Amino acid sequence: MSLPPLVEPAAELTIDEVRRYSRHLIIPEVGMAGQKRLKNAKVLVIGAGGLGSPALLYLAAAGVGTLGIVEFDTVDESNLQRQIIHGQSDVGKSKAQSARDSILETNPNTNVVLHEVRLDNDNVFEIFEQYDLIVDGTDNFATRYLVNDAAVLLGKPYVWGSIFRFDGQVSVFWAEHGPCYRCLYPEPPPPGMVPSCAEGGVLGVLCASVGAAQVTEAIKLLTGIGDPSLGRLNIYEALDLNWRALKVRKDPNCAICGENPTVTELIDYESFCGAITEEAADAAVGSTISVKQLSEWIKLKDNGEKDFQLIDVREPNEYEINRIPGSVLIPKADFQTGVALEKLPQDKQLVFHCKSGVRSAEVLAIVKGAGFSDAVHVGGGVVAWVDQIDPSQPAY
Ligand SMILES: Nc1ncnc2c1ncn2[C@@H]1O[C@H](COP(=O)(O)OP(=O)(O)OP(=O)(O)O)[C@@H](O)[C@H]1O
Repeated sequence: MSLPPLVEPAAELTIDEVRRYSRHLIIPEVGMAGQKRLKNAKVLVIGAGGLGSPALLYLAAAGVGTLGIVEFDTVDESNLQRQIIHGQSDVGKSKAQSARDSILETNPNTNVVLHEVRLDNDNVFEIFEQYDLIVDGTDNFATRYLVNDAAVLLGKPYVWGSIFRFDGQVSVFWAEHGPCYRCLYPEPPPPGMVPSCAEGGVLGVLCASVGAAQVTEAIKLLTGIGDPSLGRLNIYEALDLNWRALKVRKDPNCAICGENPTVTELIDYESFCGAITEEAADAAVGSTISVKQLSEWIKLKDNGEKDFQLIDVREPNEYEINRIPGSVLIPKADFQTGVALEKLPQDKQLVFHCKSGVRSAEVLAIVKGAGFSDAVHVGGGVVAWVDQIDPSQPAY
């Protein structure tokens, strides 16, 4: 379904702009009118990370007049493998500011507006209202549902994208004309079921494919060219170099855009998406030690004054990157299938850890249920260990 352009054309292009955008201007479907619409457009990109990097650069290069960036984080060395808007000298700096510098280098005509905050219930409406279109480049379910609900409640369209390892997804959600994110995914996956890119990894270049597809959808919506991916979930598989599209229907029972909505205002997205399962949270109460305590325990063990078995429940490829001395690797899945339970020593206290403490809390719930009542897990996991105890090891 084609839709009218989202924005009216700007009054004129300068001579410099005509030169700069000449390869757009000679495409009949874009022409002067399309380029002037891009100049008049106000687009908000949420997150200057993997997807936000190519999205912001291409939106700026395409001549989108006003680009907003919502981002609260700073550039980490591990971002540089895919977040091409930032460079080595930006490590430690504000991602929003670093992104602005690259955008202005790409296209100094861009009016860049920084929102150096975490997008949340208190600021989302005020920020969204300033823009014609939103591009979601975030990496967590709580923000995705927040973006969707705020967009539905304000009647705004947005372009959504997601990436994991070798696969990506892109769609356009606009409840007035098609389904919303909740029609496709009514509920977030159970906590711990879908690993984040930080846990599962992502092929850096995948961000370019998916981020560029998001920009393509944005340009189509802004200028009215082509059919935007409303009601279409585009799935990209990098290993087959293949895009395929699935139809997404508007759900009449959708909680927010259905016939009888039950969600009529913003909700608590963190608890809706539950960072940790209830059982895991319960298991961790009174059974969590800090990395400092673990470090003391390891010294006592070395002196023969304490005995315990440290078990790393991450994946083998994570164990190759860094590890806590004395740990043995038994991935979480082996506890879920039950095969790990037979391997556990019965005569020692068990101490579990993972990357940040979520998976180990889930394992704790399983082993406590199996009778290992004095088992504990390490809060903050190997991330906290590298940060506080052994900075010589690489973080990831
Ligand atoms: N609610 C939010 N408000 C503003 N920015 C957000 C919000 N949620 C996520 N982001 C930003 O979106 C970006 C997502 O990028 P990406 O998926 O590459 O993850 P990352 O956090 O940079 O990397 P990693 O999780 O692998 O360490 C991040 O820069 C993150 O700070």
